[in-house]
Amino acid sequence: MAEPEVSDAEQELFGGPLRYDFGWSEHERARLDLTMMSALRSMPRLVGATLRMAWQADRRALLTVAISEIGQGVAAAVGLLAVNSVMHALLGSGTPGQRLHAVLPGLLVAAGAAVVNSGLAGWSTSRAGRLEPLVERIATTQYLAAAASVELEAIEDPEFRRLIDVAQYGAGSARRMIGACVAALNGTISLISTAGVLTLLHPVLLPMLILIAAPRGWGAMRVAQERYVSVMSWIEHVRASRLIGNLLTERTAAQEVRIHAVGPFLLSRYERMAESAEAEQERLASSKAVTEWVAAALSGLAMAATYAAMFLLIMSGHMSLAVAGTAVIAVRSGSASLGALVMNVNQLHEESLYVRDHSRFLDEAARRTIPSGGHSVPAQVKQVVLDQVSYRYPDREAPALDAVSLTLPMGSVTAVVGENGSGKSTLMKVLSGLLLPQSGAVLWGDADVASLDRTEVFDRVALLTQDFQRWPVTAALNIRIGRPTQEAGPEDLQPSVDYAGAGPVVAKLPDGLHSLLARMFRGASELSGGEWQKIGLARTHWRSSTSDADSVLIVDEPTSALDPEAEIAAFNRIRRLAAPNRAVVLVTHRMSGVRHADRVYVLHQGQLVEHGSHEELMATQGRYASMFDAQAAQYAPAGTIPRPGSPTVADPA
Ligand SMILES: Nc1ncnc2c1ncn2[C@@H]1O[C@H](COP(=O)(O)OP(=O)(O)OP(=O)(O)O)[C@@H](O)[C@H]1O
Repeated sequence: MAEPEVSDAEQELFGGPLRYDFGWSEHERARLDLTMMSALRSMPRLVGATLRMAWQADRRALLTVAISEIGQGVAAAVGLLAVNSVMHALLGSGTPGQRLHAVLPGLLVAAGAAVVNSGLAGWSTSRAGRLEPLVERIATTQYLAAAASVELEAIEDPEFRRLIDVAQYGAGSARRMIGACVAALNGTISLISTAGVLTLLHPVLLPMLILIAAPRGWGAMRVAQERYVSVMSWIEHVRASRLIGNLLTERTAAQEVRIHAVGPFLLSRYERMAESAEAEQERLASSKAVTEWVAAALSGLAMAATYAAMFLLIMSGHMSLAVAGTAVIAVRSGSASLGALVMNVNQLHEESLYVRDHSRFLDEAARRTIPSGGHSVPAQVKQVVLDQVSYRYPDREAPALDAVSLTLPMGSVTAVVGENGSGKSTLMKVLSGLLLPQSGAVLWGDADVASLDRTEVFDRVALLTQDFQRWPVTAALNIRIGRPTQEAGPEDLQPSVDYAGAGPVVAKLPDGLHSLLARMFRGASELSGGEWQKIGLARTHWRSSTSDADSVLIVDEPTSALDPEAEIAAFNRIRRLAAPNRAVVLVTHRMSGVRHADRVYVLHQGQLVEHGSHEELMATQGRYASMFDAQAAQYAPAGTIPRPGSPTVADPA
């Protein structure tokens, strides 16, 4: 299989072909396997898996489909036999009147069989139509439930992310497999019945039928295979074009697209990439035409040979004219059934690649699901302790946390500071139970998190991060979603709104707390970054205020988008959240917010290098003091701030 040529536009933009690190490429190994034999070999297993899902969805509908498909096969056979009796009567002896009279019963049976056949086909279609969405729903629900319940470590593992990505196509494929299964079953049954009737008429007719249908089957298989291979090898190219298209329409890129004239530049590259994709489509269409022409020619030859054989049989007295007439009809319908069957098996095979990914994902997700059960978290714990905790990300050499110990007493504010990449966010994930330490322990009172019911641990943690989720729902639900199981009206949420200083934000909204906060929907409102942070703070307050048990509140860079006044107010509010039953942990680069913490821990390359109160740490003149002084210097009176040195690289401007 030839790799698609890299267009000059791709070379210029991406330095070569853009290969997504996504699950589609998982099929690269499978595509060469898309042959007639492998399709047939995997049939029983695939059909079995899909039917099991359909059985789980609605067994009555499934039985109905099976019965009506078998019924159609029987009706088709009866119809053919009736046609045979009509032929015999027409071509038999007697006056024209007698022969017409003799034709009648056969005609009536053939008409009856046709009516029954179409009735059963309609019945089958309606029941299969019910099964399809049910199967898709089951597969989608399985997929979503599995994805939402795995450990965070799995979500952050690139291999698993690839699997999540590719498995999403499984549900749609499972749906389409129902239709393909029904069509394949229909094709098989009508083929069996036609083959049975043909064998009854004359034994030589069955091999002839196979000879007629085989080239068409080969043609269908070859066209499908070529199309599939083309789609798979061009998928990266298509995605690259789509990426450029998205960049041109995205809101975030809109300013540079206009001011830097990126628009016309990208558009011309888009057109050049589209041209090379069109050439591939043209090649595919020509190849399809040739394949179909060869298949039709071979099939025509086989058909001619069949008619010649029938002619010889009639002439030698081994076949009556009536049987020959029926055989012509049977051969035509049989070859159509066989051709369709090959296409359906082929489609089943294509879809099965995705269904297989779906089931591989479910197996892997089950292995990595957060375990349920465990001991209850004690209501009063006095403190949460990290004892010699180490954690290393699976794809990293160096540990993100290296033997870190710290104590978070209830009622206190603890700050964690450190340069970028020092391990602060990882520490918060371990503290909240999202990641389990590879060595050391997180203790709630005396109980190790590893032995506790993780759902209960999560219930005791509240999180306010810089990139907290901005849910595309109403303002009220954006606050209530801090504890979504708790029903609450606007008046219940008001204390949280007031606490966060979000009153003016809500007042500005067209419909108050009932306003929808999602720009992509008509009539919805959008908030600024700072306004969103106030909503986030209200959510945190709501979560904290709905539980009396000892808990931990993790606040990670909460004021990055706030103006100076709002920032001071926010730090004061966060301090107030440290209640007798709550330990607040603050992660921030804003040293002004840190100085009032009861205790400050300094992380450096995954290790705790200093800890103490602000005053103690300033006195030791270590890493903390230099970070604090560097920031304080920014606010020193003019003239005392060191001027930046002259640029080391000559600026041509
Ligand atoms: N999901 C991940 N997979 C692999 N490595 C990670 C992952 N998240 C973080 N790291 C690495 O772990 C180290 C600690 O990262 P972490 O995000 O905890 O630092 P941080 O102190 O929060 O940084 P910042 O101040 O920039 O937010 C870094 O070297 C980072 O590259």
